[in-house]
This record gives sequence, structure tokens and C-alpha cells, in this order.
Amino acid sequence: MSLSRRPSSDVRSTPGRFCKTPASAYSVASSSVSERSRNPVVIASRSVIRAFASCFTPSQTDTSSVMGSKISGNFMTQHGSSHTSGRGSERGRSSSRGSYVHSYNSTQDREPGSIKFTMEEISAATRNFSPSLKIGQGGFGTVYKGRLEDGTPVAVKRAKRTLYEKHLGVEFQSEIRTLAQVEHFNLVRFYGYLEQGDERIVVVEYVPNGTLREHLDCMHGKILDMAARLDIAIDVAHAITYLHTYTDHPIIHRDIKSSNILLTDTFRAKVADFGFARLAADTDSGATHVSTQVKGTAGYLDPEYLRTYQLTEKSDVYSFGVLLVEMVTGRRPIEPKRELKERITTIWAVKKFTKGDATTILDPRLERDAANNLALGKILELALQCLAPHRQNRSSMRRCAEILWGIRKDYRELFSSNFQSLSSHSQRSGSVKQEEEYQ
Ligand SMILES: Nc1ncnc2c1ncn2[C@@H]1O[C@H](COP(=O)(O)OP(=O)(O)OP(=O)(O)O)[C@@H](O)[C@H]1O
Repeated sequence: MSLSRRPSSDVRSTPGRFCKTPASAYSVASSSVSERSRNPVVIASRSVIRAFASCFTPSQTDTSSVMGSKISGNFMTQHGSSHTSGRGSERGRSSSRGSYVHSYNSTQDREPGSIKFTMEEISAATRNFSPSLKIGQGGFGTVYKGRLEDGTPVAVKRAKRTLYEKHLGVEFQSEIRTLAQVEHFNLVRFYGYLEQGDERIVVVEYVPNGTLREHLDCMHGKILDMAARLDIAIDVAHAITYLHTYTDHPIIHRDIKSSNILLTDTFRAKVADFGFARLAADTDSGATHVSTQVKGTAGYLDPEYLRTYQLTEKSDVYSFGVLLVEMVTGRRPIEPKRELKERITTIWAVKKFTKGDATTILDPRLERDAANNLALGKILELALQCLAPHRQNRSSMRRCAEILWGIRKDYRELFSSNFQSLSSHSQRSGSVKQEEEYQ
């Protein structure tokens, strides 16, 4: 599916309009208290804060125990059955690695393009799971960098055995089913898997430039500027839009977070980790997916899903809202070492935004210039919509992408006009200097 359409006409973009007043957010600051209390942004942000706080009360006092932790609790199904079925992965389909239908038991039998790998192939690719090739460790297990026989670099994800014994079986099948269906530039590509005895291994595209979280932490040396952050946010929005509008049946990712966004050498984003993904319920027929297990990562979880166990695409939209706040502030969704009122980043950011104090929450690594302030205000405004307590008030993922296109356009125009005036100013002062030197 291509998402190369132009932004829709209702995307607000008036280049330079926010030059003096960086974003509509700031109009909140200048208004009176009574005006403020009627302001839709203020009303929306108050309900965001209330909803988040009420669904997250334990973390206010003991956030350290949940920071970044995966949530995967068992809950009773309230009504209806879970929709876990979908198009099976056994179905033949073609990919750039070829067509695959059958499973093969040995390297010799395996046709190029089969999604089933043998242990011989995986051992060869990872030099027998050499510790020197280990690149990560996650909830699922250990991740190795490998190379297939044809030279393709791959990431090999080997499940923890203990996990598999307990409940990984379903999750593994879920990841395979989902991965085998999707193909989009902004999603980590699935090459194949192995399921043999108590081994569960997934082979996916290797994405070489670390995670978004690592880059926000400056672990790779270079600060991600606002332009790069906007491009990444748009890539992620495209990936999730693709999943949500997937032919036949929408797919809900369920674990959108900065450590699941991998970056290429050119800073294009690829969304990874489909371990929790679910096929969404058939919304046309009015059915909703009722989850038997609430899954996701603390800090990113939709409070309405936590309360009702009803899973829809809008839970991903909520997590995307948290991600947007993370991208402009540089802070993790939960910061246990900070003073209480700053521990939950979205609550802190939304409060500041509502008070017209948004510029103070900009990632201190970014310059406080007009273009960054403009993007900050508009991104926070979008984040606020994504974080709406009730899913019907959240934008669709497609709409988020469209709004981000508009923000990027405005940002670029303001950035280049500032750049031009700066360079003409330095040219002018350069020629004055030259004239002075000639005199
Ligand atoms: N496709 C990939 N290409 C390159 N590196 C990867 C890839 N997949 C994972 N990694 C690396 O391995 C690490 C662990 O990934 P994994 O998806 O198993 O866990 P996680 O998302 O960090 O944590 P959790 O499973 O708890 O959500 C990542 O942080 C990343 O550094």
C-alpha cells in the first residue's frame, strides 16, 4: 500500500504564521483563566491528565517498578471470544524472497524463499549463536546479528526457553502469522522462522543503526534534530497506518514504543516487534476485540484498554501519542528518578503545554529556535488528540500521518526562511566588513 498521497487540504499550514507566536499552543498562555478553562486544548488536556492519572495511580508512587516493563497480565474475557484467527501463515504468498508454501526439513530440501529455516542454516548464519554476534536482549529472548548464505544480513531472535514453556507458544504463532502477512518499507521485514523442539527463532531484516530510544539518549553520538524526528514520526505513522488499513483485516501492533523503532543508516524508521500484534476485530460488524490478556509496555498503554480490555486500533494511536511526547521532550514515558510531578512524562508535558509553557519541555538537546518551537507546539497538539481518554476522540493513524505531513511542511518552510535570512544577514555583515576593510 502506498501512502504517498499529498496532505489533505484541511491540514493547517500557514508558513511564517507562527513565527512570532510559535504555535497555537501558545495562545493558551495569553488567554485569561476563564477563556483558558473554555479552550478546547485546555479541556482536552485536563481530561488526558485525569484519565491517565486514574488509570496509572500505582506508578505515581512507585514508578520504578514499572518503568519500561512489559505488561502481560491475564484477565477474564468480559464478553465474546478473542479474535485470534486470521489468515494463516501457511498460505502461499510471494515476497521478494520468493514464493513459499511448504515446510522443509533440511537445508537441501529447503527452497529459496521458504519461510521455514533449519537449525543448520541459523547456526551457520550466527556462527552457532556466537556471543560476539549478540546485539540485544528483549522480553522475547536474545537477538543475534547474522548473515544468510546469500549474504543478506539478518537479525535472529531466539526465544527464551522458559518463556516458551509458559506462554510463548501462542505469542510466537501470533508474531509469525502477523509478520508473514505484512510488507512495508517502514516495517521490519520478516524472512522466516524455526520451530523445532523447544527452539523458537524468528529471522528478520537487520536494521543497522540502533533504536530510536538510543538516538534520543545520544548513544550514537549525533543529536537527532527536529527534521529527523519529524521524518521518523511520519515513517512510524505510515507503518501503523499500513497495519490498521491492511487489506482484509486491520492489524493492531500493541507495543508501539521507542525501543521498537529501529533506524537505518539514513535515519529512516522501521517498526519492529510484532510479538503482541493482533488482528483487529471486524469493526464493520460492530464487533470489538475483547482481550483476555492486557499486553504492552508500561507508560505506553491505553488507559481505556486497561480499563475495558477492549482492543482497537486506537490503542496504537494512544501509544503513538506517548511516543510523540517522548520524541519532542527526549524523556522516557516514565522517569522514576524525577520529582513526583515530572515522573509521568505525558502528564508533565500536557500540563506545561496547557499553561502555555511548552517551550520549557523541548528536549534540551535541541535548539530553541522558531522552527523547533513551531514543530513542538504542533506535535504536542497532535499528541493531545492521540492521548484522548476515549478512543472515539482520538485521530485515526492515517489522520495523524496527514497532520504530521503538514507540520513537516510548515517546519521546513520556517526553517529555510530563517536560514535564508540568517545567511543574507551574515552576507550583509560580511560585505559591510569588506567595505570597511577597503576604506
Ligand atoms: N531487526 C533488528 N535489527 C537490528 N537490531 C535489532 C533488531 N531487532 C532487535 N534488535 C536489537 O535487539 C534489541 C532487543 O530487541 P527485542 O525486540 O528482542 O526487545 P526489545 O523490543 O528491546 O524489548 P522487549 O522485547 O522487552 O519489548 C533491540 O533493542 C535492538 O537493539
